[in-house]
Amino acid sequence: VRPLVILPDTRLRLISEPVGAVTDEIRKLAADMLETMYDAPGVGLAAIQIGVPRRVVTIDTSKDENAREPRVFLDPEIVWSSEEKRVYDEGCLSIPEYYAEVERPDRVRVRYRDLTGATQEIDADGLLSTCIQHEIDHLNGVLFIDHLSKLKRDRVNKKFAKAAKRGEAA
Ligand SMILES: O=C(O)C[C@@H](Cc1ccccc1)[C@H](O)SCc1ccccc1
Ligand SMILES: [Zn+2]
Repeated sequence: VRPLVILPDTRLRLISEPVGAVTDEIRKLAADMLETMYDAPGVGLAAIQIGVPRRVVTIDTSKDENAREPRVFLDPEIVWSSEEKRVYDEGCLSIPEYYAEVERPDRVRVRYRDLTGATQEIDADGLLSTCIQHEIDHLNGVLFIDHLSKLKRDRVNKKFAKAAKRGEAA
């Protein structure tokens, strides 16, 4: 399990680098991310959240502990998103214990490569759609609080900056 990068750490604002070839290093990174994600627990994780600025995302929206469905997305990109929007009460493992409603396209089509190097394309809706959009934001240095009003975002940034100065959990 790797330590999580927490706001106001500026690494969260980096643009992560494309993965390119699938190497043992990338497979090890994906394994570390899944282990960290399950331990958190979370339904999604972007590599930057464990301090690695590479375009790798792991997701598992299965509810059942015993029927895990780990997914690994390398260099994911949204190739289509629906006009219809959906509001979801989002959280973020890098912004602990803060939740807010975020509106995003209801459905998206995502192109990515899997760990075998094969290019895949999936249509996502529901929690998977919200989560993959949240994770791809992370790869571009965007946090869910960037979709909120400036007033709300300033409050969150102040809260976490203060907690970081006091050197304690938010
Ligand atoms: O920080 C992350 O990227 C993990 C996120 C993924 C996520 C965000 C918003 C909506 C869905 C997923 C979460 O902290 S994982 C915790 C969680 C679990 C179930 C539903 C929402 C959030
Ligand atoms: Zn997040």
